[in-house]
Amino acid sequence: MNRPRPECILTDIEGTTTAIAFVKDTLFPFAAAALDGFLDAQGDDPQVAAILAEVPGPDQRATLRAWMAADAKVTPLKSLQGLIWRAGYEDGRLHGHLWPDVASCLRAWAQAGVTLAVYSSGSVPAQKLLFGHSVAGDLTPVFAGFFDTTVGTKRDPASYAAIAATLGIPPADILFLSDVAEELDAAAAAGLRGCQLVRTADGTQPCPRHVQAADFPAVARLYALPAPVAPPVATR
Ligand SMILES: CSCCC(=O)C(=O)COP(=O)(O)O
Ligand SMILES: [Mg+2]
Repeated sequence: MNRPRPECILTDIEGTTTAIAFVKDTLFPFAAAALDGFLDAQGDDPQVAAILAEVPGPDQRATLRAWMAADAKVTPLKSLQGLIWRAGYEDGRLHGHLWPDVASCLRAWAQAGVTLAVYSSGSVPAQKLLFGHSVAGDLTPVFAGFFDTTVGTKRDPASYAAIAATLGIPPADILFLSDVAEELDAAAAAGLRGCQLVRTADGTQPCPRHVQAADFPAVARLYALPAPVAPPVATR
């Protein structure tokens, strides 16, 4: 079934554009290993000190480590991780993973005039680093907006209403892409359309409440979006 083309596509990162394994097995351990050295060197920097002021408890490093262990989607941790990853991206130790189908579709959709935006629990600077230093080059120019948990959590409908208002686009004209059913539920409650990315390599559990797509070309087929022409297959 071909659905109307959305005016805007709002995409999640982990599990949608990017392998969960890259976030959990590369990004998170990188930040955990660098935490003490980073805080020793930069704990007095005003930006870092402002983040630490939001970390509760007598032992802030222990709180940060507990949050890391629990994969807590809390703004101070996400802000700090973004600052720690910056050095890794800038010196070439990190390259933002994107599934092979993602970059060409994003470029084709932006070229066709679809407004693209990101909504992730990762901080906005971390989002820009991942897409700016991605395995497919710098993709930041295709995006008109980046949103993180400073607008609210991803399971709260109010977050999606706030994003739609900021973009100036009616919620019904925005298609939200995510692997997580609860995030799609929240987006739907705010009036957005939604599609679950069910990436087999990530072991995503399909949710019958939502439209599903295996990859971005499948999203394109479902929503009358352009898809890049497949590279020619060699024959002889
Ligand atoms: C922006 S890259 C790091 C991703 C991250 O820290 C994270 O928590 C992923 O959350 P998402 O909302 O993209 O599933
Ligand atoms: Mg996700």
